[in-house]
Amino acid sequence: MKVATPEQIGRMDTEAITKIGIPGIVLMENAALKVVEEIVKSVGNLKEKKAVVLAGKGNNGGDAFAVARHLHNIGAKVLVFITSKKSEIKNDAEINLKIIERINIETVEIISENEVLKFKEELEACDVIIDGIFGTGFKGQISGIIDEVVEFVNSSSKYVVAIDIPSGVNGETGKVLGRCIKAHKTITFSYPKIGLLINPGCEYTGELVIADIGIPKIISDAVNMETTLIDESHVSGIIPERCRESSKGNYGRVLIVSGSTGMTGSGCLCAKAALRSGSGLVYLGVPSSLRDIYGTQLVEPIVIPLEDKGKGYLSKESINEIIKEMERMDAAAIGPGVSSRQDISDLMGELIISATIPLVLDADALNAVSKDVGVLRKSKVPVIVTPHPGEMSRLTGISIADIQKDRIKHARDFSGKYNVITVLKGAKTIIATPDGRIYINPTGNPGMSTAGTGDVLTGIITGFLGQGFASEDAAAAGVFLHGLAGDIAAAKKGEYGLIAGDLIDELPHAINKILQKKG
Ligand SMILES: NC(=O)C1=CN([C@@H]2O[C@H](COP(=O)(O)OP(=O)(O)OC[C@H]3O[C@@H](n4cnc5c(N)ncnc54)[C@H](O)[C@@H]3O)[C@@H](O)[C@H]2O)[C@H](O)CC1
Ligand SMILES: [K+]
Repeated sequence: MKVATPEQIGRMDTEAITKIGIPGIVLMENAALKVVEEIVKSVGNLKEKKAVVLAGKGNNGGDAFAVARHLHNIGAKVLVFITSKKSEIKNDAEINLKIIERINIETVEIISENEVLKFKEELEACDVIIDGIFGTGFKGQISGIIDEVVEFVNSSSKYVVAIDIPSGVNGETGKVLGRCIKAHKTITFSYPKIGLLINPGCEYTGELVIADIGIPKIISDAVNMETTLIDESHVSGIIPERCRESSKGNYGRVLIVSGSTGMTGSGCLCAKAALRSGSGLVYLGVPSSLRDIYGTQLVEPIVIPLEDKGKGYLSKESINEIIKEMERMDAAAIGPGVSSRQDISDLMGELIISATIPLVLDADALNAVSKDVGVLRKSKVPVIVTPHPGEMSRLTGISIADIQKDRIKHARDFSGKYNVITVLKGAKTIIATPDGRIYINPTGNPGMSTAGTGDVLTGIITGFLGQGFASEDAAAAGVFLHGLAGDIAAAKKGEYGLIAGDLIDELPHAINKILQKKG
């Protein structure tokens, strides 16, 4: 699903009105009708129920006036609180204000403490609160009397519905600089805004509904929306049905270069995940002196012993063996558990330069690369890097805190600078492509913050790469299904008990859920 910035939404709005001739008041009416439809779905029959509607001075407020009218028409008792002087309200919003005044819907301007107290009293007695204070026009932070109003809304136990954007969230960045409406449901128009899909903005939306309000396709198709929310239909377009006549060779051979003394589990998780993602053949290249350990833990993956001079970690001499193995592979993952010793770093650099098949670089391979990040630009093959914020910090020299403040920017900058696909892991994993496009992943849960889940993700992405998926498709499908498997596992076991192996066990069910969508 495409994701828009508030500026793009505003442009679509304006062009629908000026180029196509759809009056803004019609878009506003469509928006209001969709909001009322969603309120009824959540609150039930509104007859005799009390609705408190908050309206700002812009078109978000205009939507709110129209919502108030329709609630009134279906029998709700409606009271409208306006967070500005009526004289400041213009254009379509003013038209809708005048309409509700003519049909005797009570309106109160909240411009002093007296009205705030009245608002507080009315809150206590209402069944639902509708937030139409700010939408895509919001900047900065909420202050003054509106701040008090928002505090009362959030401390009430009432059901809160936000129109377009919870007031206080920056629709573009997702930043919440001050207080913000915490909604149970947000009905956003035309396209989700980036700020509703990433932290902290996504914490305030509650259930997010995307409502079509009639922007013509000819207008929205002309807008270059560079951000995609990965959803089931997106992934089902990536994962092909399997033809009946096939063999292991049809589904890719992948090599996973992994392991060092005491770090053999990550390679096992990675290899099993690659198999569960549908790989035909999975080869695990490991330090030769550790090969027996893997042999006891694995059945399906084929273990390839690599030169380690008996030391339990890959030696520089293993590079020729690895390059040779790559010749018969379709994709490779490098990194899980290889250790961050200096000679391993040198080895990683040489592998990246010499690789002849698409690569996934994870964990210690990333730590190795962070000593000379420029080596990424010397790769002759597509490279996907899968850093968590700590690894991203080491790769970029930017603090974790600053990375987390603008995940999309830092992922996009890194991809553009080093010509790689960046999978910046975390709540709402971000995927960036070298040409600046962004994918946001909505699946996953805090239960997945446990050892080995990163190795599982690397295996899934590598498995999809080996099956011939384009790099960004392998990353998008991999991240989505990894999180979906985690959600399925958490539903069964809870978030506390979830371990990395559960993701592997649930991955087939996640994939089946997607394939069922293909109908
Ligand atoms: N196609 C669509 O998406 C449609 C959207 N509609 C609705 O219109 C709003 C956007 O309306 P706009 O007037 O541009 O902005 P807002 O109503 O969000 O802003 C209100 C007003 O608030 C002022 N303001 C901004 N930041 C602050 C602040 N920190 N403190 C105080 N005041 C602030 C700003 O000056 C604005 O004037 C969209 O969200 C939809 O709800 C259309 O109705 C239908 C089509
Ligand atoms: K709002």
